Amino acid sequence: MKIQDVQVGEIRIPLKKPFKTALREVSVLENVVVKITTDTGHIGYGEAAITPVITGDTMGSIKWGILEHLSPKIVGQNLENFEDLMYILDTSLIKNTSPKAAVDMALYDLFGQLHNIPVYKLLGGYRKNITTDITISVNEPEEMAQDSIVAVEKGYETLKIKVGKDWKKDLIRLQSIRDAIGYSVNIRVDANQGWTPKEAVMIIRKIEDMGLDIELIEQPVKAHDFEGLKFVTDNVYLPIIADESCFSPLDAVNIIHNRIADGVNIKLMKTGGIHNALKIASIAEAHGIDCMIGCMMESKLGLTAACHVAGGKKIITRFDLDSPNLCAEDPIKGGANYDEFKITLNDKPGFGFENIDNVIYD
Ligand SMILES: C[C@H](N)C(=O)N[C@H](CCC(=O)O)C(=O)O
Ligand SMILES: [Mg+2]
Repeated sequence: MKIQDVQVGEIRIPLKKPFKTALREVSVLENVVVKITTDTGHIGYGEAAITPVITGDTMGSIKWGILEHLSPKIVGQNLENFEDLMYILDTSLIKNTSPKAAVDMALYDLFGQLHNIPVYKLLGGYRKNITTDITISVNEPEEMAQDSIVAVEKGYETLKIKVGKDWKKDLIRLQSIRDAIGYSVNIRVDANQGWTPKEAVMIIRKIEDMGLDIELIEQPVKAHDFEGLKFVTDNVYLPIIADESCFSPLDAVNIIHNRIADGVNIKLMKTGGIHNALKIASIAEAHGIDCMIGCMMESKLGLTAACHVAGGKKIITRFDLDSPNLCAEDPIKGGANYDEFKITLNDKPGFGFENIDNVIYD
């Protein structure tokens, strides 16, 4: 099975409501889709999310990276030499994790088809049912409390609450949500780099003292501030999870080994795809700590790949794989089945996509 052609296109999906974090606000998902065709007529699909405030990757840089730097190196290569392909991908372009992730996904999709096996089984086949949380955007406390009630009514057992805009209001936000939904639902908090290290320690200690029963705090401080992140981790009881601070397997070694955070959130858009995501899972496993897997604002295309990683690995125990549920439409036929918080992987070869509508290829 030889790679014959690499195409890129754009996917555009309106969101149910604007997605708001301490870093950005977006109301339409606009991402890049990659379609790789082989000489045997097989097709592999991947997606790159446009999240410049986190990855630095833009629509233009993603397309250029794929078409000008990755495609020329992989066209003509044989899927049988999968390990070689992964090395080519890793070494053809530094950084640019989103375009690499899209190509890596499409290659895994094809590798599964080559061996007639779903990708999650290739990766270990630990589970085919996954329960995701849902994200509550940062808004006024009353609106967040209302959004939380709606999510709980839909059956979500874990909410991921976005904060990091104004620390005094963040405490009111969390208290309002707890008052609205009670204590039977799990709450995790994501500050998306919104606090200084000292602020973070003060706020998290208040959260602890208020008895808000929070599971963990994701990325309290700036992505580059490893010392600040460690300061927070060392000075609070709640688990601190590195998200924007952890892109590569080497980041994971540094963060986990030096206890800069208590855990890491793996995202394919940060690792450059499945190949490096698996290394991070193994690093965590070697240190005896569980991992979280998350996503950017991706359609069900990219999320199917993340779900297969989640399905393959026992060490991944926390799932923030909710972006398809934040979209107003699902143009992806086949792939993982999303029924709100319940995600089920299908057992078709690769990722099991049938048809990707709404993509205009360049
Ligand atoms: C969508 C997911 N639940 C999420 O919250 N991801 C964010 C970043 C996504 C973005 O800005 O596109 C995160 O975990 O920080
Ligand atoms: Mg996060």
